[in-house]
Amino acid sequence: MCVLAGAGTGKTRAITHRIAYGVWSGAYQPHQVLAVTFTARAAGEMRTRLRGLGVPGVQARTFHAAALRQLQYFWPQAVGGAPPDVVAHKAPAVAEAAGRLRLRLDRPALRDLASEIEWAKVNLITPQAYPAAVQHLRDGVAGLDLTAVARVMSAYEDVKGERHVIDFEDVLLLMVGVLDAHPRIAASVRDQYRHFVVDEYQDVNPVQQQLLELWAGGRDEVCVVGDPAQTIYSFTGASPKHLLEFPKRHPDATVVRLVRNYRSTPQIVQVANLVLGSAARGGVDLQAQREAGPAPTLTAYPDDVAEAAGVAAQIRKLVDAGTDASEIAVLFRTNAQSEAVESALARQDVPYLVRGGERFFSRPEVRQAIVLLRGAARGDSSTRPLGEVVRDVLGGAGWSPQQPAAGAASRERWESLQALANLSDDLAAVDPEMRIPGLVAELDRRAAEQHAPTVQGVTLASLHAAKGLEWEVVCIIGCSEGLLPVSMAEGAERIEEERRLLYVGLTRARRTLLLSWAAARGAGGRAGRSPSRFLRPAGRLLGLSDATSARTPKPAAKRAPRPKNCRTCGTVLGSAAERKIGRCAECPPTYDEATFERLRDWRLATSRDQDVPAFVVFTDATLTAIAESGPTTLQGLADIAGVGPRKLELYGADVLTVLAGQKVDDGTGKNTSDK
Ligand SMILES: Nc1ncnc2c1ncn2[C@@H]1O[C@H](COP(=O)(O)OP(=O)(O)OP(=O)(O)O)[C@@H](O)[C@H]1O
Repeated sequence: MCVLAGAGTGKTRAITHRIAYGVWSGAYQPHQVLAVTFTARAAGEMRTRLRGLGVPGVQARTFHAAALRQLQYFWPQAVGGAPPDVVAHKAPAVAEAAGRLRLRLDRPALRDLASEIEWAKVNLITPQAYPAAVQHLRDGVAGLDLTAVARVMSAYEDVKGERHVIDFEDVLLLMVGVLDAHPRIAASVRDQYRHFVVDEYQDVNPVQQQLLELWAGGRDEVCVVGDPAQTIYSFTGASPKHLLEFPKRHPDATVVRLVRNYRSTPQIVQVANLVLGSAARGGVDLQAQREAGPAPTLTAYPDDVAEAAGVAAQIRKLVDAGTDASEIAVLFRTNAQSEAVESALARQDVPYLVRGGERFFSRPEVRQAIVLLRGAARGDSSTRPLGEVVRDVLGGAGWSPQQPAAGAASRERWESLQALANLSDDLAAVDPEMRIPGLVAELDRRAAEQHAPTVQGVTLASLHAAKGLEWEVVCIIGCSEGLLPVSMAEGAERIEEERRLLYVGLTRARRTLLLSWAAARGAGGRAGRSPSRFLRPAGRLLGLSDATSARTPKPAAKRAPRPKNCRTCGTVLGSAAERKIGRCAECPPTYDEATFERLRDWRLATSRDQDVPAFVVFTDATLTAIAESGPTTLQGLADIAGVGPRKLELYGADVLTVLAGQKVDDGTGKNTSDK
């Protein structure tokens, strides 16, 4: 059976109910069913659901886990001796292999080589066949030509052999080999498992497909479920062709289409269908089942920072109006886009977590770059533009004017460094006097504001990392040419994969879908971008007036910081933190130390009480502003930046009590004076 299930149609529910029905009706013995998924999370979810349906005993595993169990069990019989250990990471063996070939490679290059080795192995390409097999796809990897890559691959296999270890792909390859070469073992496996179910089958790669065929051994008790429109991992070797060609390979197979979308409002489903052009691309035309909701919006902003600020402000409003922050996601194409959003959310005091990646300032390359910039700050006497000096320094961390052409890890690293370079341009545009020490101070401030990890908050995720998840509110930023599709995507196939990525993003939203794009990267920059071509089919619904223009972005002036002066010395304030407090960093604080300390103690107690990081209660900048302006009424408190309606309601009375020098009600109902 082949189930073509669209986004949000309840695939897991359909699969688990099918298995449960098979067991109840007596068609299956639970222990003879093998349900295969692609992630351990999905396998766990399936086991839980099956238990919930009263069907324990069904094996729900990833391809890898299922193959590993079998390999360990049959190894003594097939090979003899103890099975080798599986290494969790390839990089150390790749580094050793590169070392033997006298190649000096940095960490991202090693990671890119490890990914390439993975790709070649799941595609059943040997080191010997590699250069010829990929020459039409790329020129090289991690700065090495294809022959050198093949030599590293070969040396890597030698290193593993000498250490008597295997990697993840070997587990599948070896099991394929064992089943192929040992008919008795194959018969024993086939006797154990009679029914196979594969979830997310559009992501199957050639070696997994081979394994599945060997497990099934020509029997037709195979049920595959997937959505070709959600193939977003072709670069790892996944291919929807196995799903799309399943009916051809199995002419007797029943093909079922799940088209009822239970997740999203009709408005969201309509946009998703139009963007995908579903039928033409092998996907299904989704039919919305939920009640109507708000129309999806597409907002144009003058530049990236304004976009991040606008989205964060919208989120602040939603949270203040009662939406749980964990029900909101901001999705983007590349991880480098997260810094602006992280910064904007921190400024709005909205907690967030970065899914499937590290917070911007925790990334190794960003940390290394800041160390280099800090070093450069000491001898910064240059009169050259800040952006130039910064780019020179970033060169030491691996930045180059040209983005690396191949290798996801090298590209991600480059993009993070480029984001730092862009940030220095933006800051220099706001404050032409800014030099490296000022930049480092600003980066430190942002890092401090953004550092506290949180478990409950708005999810920031790349479109890849959002797969399989859903939220009440989804914001997709960067819906412009150059970002979606990303500029590196060349050729019709890559462009179609970018379209599917956007489709995956759109279909994550249950009720509210907020799309946005920015006309320029930096403030005051040339407004050269146009809205994503993928949105054109839904242009009428999204208010795109014609093929290329959305609502004209407001001039960048709106975003430019309002010039505010230090209340003590009168100089123009540069950073957001300074503007929030109304005082420049050089002037001493005007608050009473004891009051500030009391506020900090109260914030600590409150954050512990509520089990949230202190900055979620109030950031340092807001707390300083409160201490300095010393409001005596709720209205006065509300006038301070960073004190929104929700915070006013939650903490307003407490803060005024602390400011009045009294102890906050400790539950006894009495306020006791501190004085
Ligand atoms: N039969 C149903 N009736 C009502 N709601 C359902 C039904 N099936 C699924 N849902 C709900 O619809 C949403 C989507 O389901 P699920 O996440 O299983 O879809 P999916 O097919 O795996 O989606 P995707 O491939 O887009 O990740 C979930 O919130 C789920 O609870």
